[in-house]
Amino acid sequence: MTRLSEMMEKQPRLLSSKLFQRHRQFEVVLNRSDLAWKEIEKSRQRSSGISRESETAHSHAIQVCEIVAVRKSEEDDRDDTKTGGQKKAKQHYQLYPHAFTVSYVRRTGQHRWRCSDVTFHCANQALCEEWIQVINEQLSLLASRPKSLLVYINPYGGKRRGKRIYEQKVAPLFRRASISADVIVTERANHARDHLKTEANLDKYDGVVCVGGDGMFSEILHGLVTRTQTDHGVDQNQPDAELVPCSLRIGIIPAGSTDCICFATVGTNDPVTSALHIIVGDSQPMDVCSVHHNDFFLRYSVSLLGYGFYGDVQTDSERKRWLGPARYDLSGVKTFLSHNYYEGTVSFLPAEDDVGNPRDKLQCRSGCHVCQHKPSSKDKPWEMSEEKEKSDKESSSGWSVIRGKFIAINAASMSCACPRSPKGLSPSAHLADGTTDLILVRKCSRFDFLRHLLRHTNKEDQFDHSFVEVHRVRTFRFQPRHQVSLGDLSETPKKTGFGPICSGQMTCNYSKAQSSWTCDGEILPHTAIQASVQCQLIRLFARGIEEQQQLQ
Ligand SMILES: CCCCCCCCCCCCC/C=C/[C@@H](O)[C@H](COP(=O)(O)O)NC(=O)CCCCC
Ligand SMILES: Nc1ncnc2c1ncn2[C@@H]1O[C@H](COP(=O)(O)OP(=O)(O)O)[C@@H](O)[C@H]1O
Ligand SMILES: [Ca+2]
Repeated sequence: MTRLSEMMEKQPRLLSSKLFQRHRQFEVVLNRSDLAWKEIEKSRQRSSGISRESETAHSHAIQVCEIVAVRKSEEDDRDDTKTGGQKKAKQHYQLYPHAFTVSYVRRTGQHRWRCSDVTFHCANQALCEEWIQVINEQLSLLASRPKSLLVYINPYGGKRRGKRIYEQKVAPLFRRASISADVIVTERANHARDHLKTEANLDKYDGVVCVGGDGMFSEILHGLVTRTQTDHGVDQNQPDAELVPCSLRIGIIPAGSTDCICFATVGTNDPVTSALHIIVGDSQPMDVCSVHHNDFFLRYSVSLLGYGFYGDVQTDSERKRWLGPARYDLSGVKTFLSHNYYEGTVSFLPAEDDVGNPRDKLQCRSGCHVCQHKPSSKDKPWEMSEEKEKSDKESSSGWSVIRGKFIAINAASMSCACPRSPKGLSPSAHLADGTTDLILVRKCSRFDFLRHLLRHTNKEDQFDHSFVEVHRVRTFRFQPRHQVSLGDLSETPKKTGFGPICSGQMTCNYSKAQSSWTCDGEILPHTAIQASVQCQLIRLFARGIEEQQQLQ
């Protein structure tokens, strides 16, 4: 085939026809980017006695990249069957019996997407078939769309509705879009992670989908990242190893308790919306924070790495799993009343000014310009050798060191927005800038901490307190003041100086020597950690939160 004919082959064919929706006639045009239809109204100009066609304001357009599928219309797609078969419509369908239906993405507000249908009729079967063929040709040129997916469902996540959500809301959409899916319903914790790590034949798929919460996403993340590093001979135990980005994208169908990763990348926790983002082949790069204890790899985090308050909430809530998502409310109140603080040293390497700062009010949105620039390994001055880092860190190397008593230490690699906290723990954090926002909440009164927590749920600035500081960093370390063995963790109470609120054996009025780190909802086995952000290590089937959209 010559180059010219090859190019001609790839050029999408364009179409323009007069087609009908019920008894209304439309000029329907398919160009390279849009499918548009505009009503043509027959208006009789009485003065001249001639009939002429004029265009009215009834016009619509959808982007080709947001078309889900096109099909020959079935009886069900016809308006006369839906409306009880009005006589006029029936007659009309006898005149124009051939029809095709286009399914497309419609925005319904609050970042939700729905799949809508529009059906066009014509008298000519060949024309109808040509429309279907040409639209399908255009869809087949959209190379980022997945054709084959590997789906893992956690049947016990959230309110235990994962399987039903997938079968009733997601699978029909995948079928409509001609996406094939191999589905695995997990039988134990870490089933999905282990399957991805060693068994799954990943060459067969264009992406991996998890149906569940942040914990389930974390399994997929660990399975895919570990598999990729193993395949490329990269040792994850080396804290400064340059990790290889994963080639497969990950889709999240929210069916968990918090679903923060879905909410912060899509703007809503809605299975249909997420399925449509997968179908249209969206791609959102994401930072991944790798966490080590000495030279031992612990876990990866994409959302919240939290010590103190959120670590304690997570530890306590695990014992109440049977309560479902409500476990977090109960454990949140209990942990708040305990009012523990923890001593330790935080050292961090601040990010450069060009990635903004956590208080700049520049929220990460779809097409975010801060996240467009992915630093290459040449311009990464923060990546020093381990030895040099250690020797330099308290001198003039740029490392900052803070010792103190903290109620919470939170590293948010993205905003961590979720329904409980609609703007998140760090509202201006970015999904793919290679940094994490390190939030230090120092020992303060219960009342002050409550004021800070309440600001996670409203529009006020949660960093505008004397006891809170926030830094945008690329890497940080934490060393607890008291190194205790895991068996001692609930011992050694220490006076905090605040009055008792509860009685009995609870830890109120005292602080334990150490808390635990929660890492995207999983508890880490060590408290002394170092964490480094790996810029854009993975990609999701998402596009970031869209700016307020025009509704259709
Ligand atoms: C007095 C009112 C206080 C209200 C504070 C509410 C603040 C909530 C912020 C939540 C940030 C969540 C960050 C994401 C964490 C998830 O990874 C984790 C696990 O999710 P999942 O696997 O889906 O269960 N969820 C949590 O840690 C929940 C924290 C809730 C704390 C109340
Ligand atoms: N079949 C299973 N049985 C028990 N636990 C599972 C199973 N599949 C996954 N898990 C684990 O369940 C935990 C919670 O899952 P997740 O989907 O995040 O729900 P939630 O948001 O309610 O915490 C995760 O740690 C995951 O590893
Ligand atoms: Ca980030």
